[in-house]
Amino acid sequence: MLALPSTRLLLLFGESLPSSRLPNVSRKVWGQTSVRFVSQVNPDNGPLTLSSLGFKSDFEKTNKIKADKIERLDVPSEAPKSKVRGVGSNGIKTVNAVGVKKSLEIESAPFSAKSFSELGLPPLLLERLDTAGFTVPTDVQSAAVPTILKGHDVVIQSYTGSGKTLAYLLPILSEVGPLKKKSANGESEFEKKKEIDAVIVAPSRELGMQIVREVEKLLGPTDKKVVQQLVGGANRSRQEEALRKNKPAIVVGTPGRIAEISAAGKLHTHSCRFLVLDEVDELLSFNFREDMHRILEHVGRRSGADPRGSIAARRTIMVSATVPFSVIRAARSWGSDPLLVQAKKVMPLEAVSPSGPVNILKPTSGSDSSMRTQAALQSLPPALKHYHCVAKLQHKVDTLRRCVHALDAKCVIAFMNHTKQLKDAVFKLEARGMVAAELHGDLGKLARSTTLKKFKNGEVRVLVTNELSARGLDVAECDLVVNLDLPTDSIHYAHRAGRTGRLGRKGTVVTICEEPEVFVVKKLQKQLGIPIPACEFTEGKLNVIEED
Ligand SMILES: Nc1ncnc2c1ncn2[C@@H]1O[C@H](COP(=O)(O)OP(=O)(O)OP(=O)(O)O)[C@@H](O)[C@H]1O
Repeated sequence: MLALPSTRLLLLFGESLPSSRLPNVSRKVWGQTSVRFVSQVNPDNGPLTLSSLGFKSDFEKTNKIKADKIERLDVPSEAPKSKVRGVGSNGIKTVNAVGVKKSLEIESAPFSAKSFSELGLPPLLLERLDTAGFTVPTDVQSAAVPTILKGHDVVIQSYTGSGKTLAYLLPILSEVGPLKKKSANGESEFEKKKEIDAVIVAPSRELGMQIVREVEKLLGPTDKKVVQQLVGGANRSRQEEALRKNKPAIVVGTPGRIAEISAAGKLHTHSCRFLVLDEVDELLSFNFREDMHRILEHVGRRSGADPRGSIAARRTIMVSATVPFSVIRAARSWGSDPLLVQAKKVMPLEAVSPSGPVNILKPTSGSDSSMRTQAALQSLPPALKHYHCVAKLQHKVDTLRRCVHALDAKCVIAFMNHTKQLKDAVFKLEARGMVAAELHGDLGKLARSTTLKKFKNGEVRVLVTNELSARGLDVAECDLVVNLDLPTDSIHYAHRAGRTGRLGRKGTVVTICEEPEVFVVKKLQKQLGIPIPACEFTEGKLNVIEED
């Protein structure tokens, strides 16, 4: 019986989750498309407001401040609201882009028609949400919170930037720590104990730290020690000392560090009630195999107890914008009556089959890669605009610079695949007067967090990075994502693209590629089911090239 989870794990890893690659780039030249017409695009795609969602309920007023904040982020005040040919007041010509929606449609905004108070959260947590500025739940939060509170194991799938973190944090904080529900006798009986109540696992330090900050925001300054970070790269003995001294109820960390401290006997998780795997498809990839094995075996397990019973006692919450069928299969075997939670849909995982009626997971041809593609389609914020631009290798960085100027982008993430080229790109951008910084795994923890802080503050305009930043990184102001190198597949495209356009904000994704790589973009376009028209950056404008 003890070997059961391992067997399950191996089954899952056998499916080689995220590594399907697009075909290698051939030397075939994409010469069929003629440049017939060049149109110019305003990077405005309309504001997100609660009234734009058609909400007229009581809580609309209380949410106005928040909505206004989002609206201000969305639309430069001088930007014209309608798209007509001609020059806007900001000097940008404004015509409809090829295949781009005219305005933000209702379904592209993630806010739910419910208020947080309808979700069954305890009063203190509701107060803290309000103080932290969270007034309306998103769709996925409205679906996930009551479902988890009812005790179900869940897989949460919803597009990037739709608020999945709070979707699992709120039910945890309802039952764990100082904000939790009062017991039957009216007492809030939070007391420090030796065991951990919730373990949250994330694939990168940055994402782990981000989750910690989100928890701390709700806990407030006096209770922030209820959560402890256990990320790699930081001083391990200090983390162990903090665990001993503070006796946190929640730990958030990377698989390696959690497994290491657990193996050293310094992390007591046997009676843990929640295990969250954030970016689950990444966590269950080969890279994390051994550490995840340990975590899945030890978290929520009580020594001497029937292993099946202890697995049922732990609620397992798996989260990602991209959920391939292999994750569904794993979740079924680990959970008890697990459910799939999406923004507007909750269904038993048992009902999900590769050829069943669930659109995101239903393969068109039965192959695993087509399943991944369907998942990628639902992982993209609907309001994002996508373009590609052809440039010679040696001109890519200059094209990036012109792209940033043409879109007047303030906060840009540029993705590359190799560290050396990434450093060169930063050097070239800086030499041309654009404030840029590098972020990749070769940097130490301090350098990484300093760079990220500067980027979030607006001190750095272009962050040149690699896959490290593709998952989960939340920088609300990011208005442009550029692929200076192609992503390996549509799943990776979706996670990179999802760094912009968060929570219904506007965002643009530009893939700069060489001519022989255009067919890969065409393939991505087809797999993701989105238009990625060609564009150029001339005279300080983004010009869309219409295809015949
Ligand atoms: N109800 C809400 N009201 C306002 N802001 C919210 C709400 N829920 C979440 N947010 C904010 O929205 C941003 C995106 O949320 P989050 O990072 O949880 O998205 P995600 O779906 O996990 O994205 P990804 O798939 O990229 O990890 C965060 O800055 C978060 O604080």
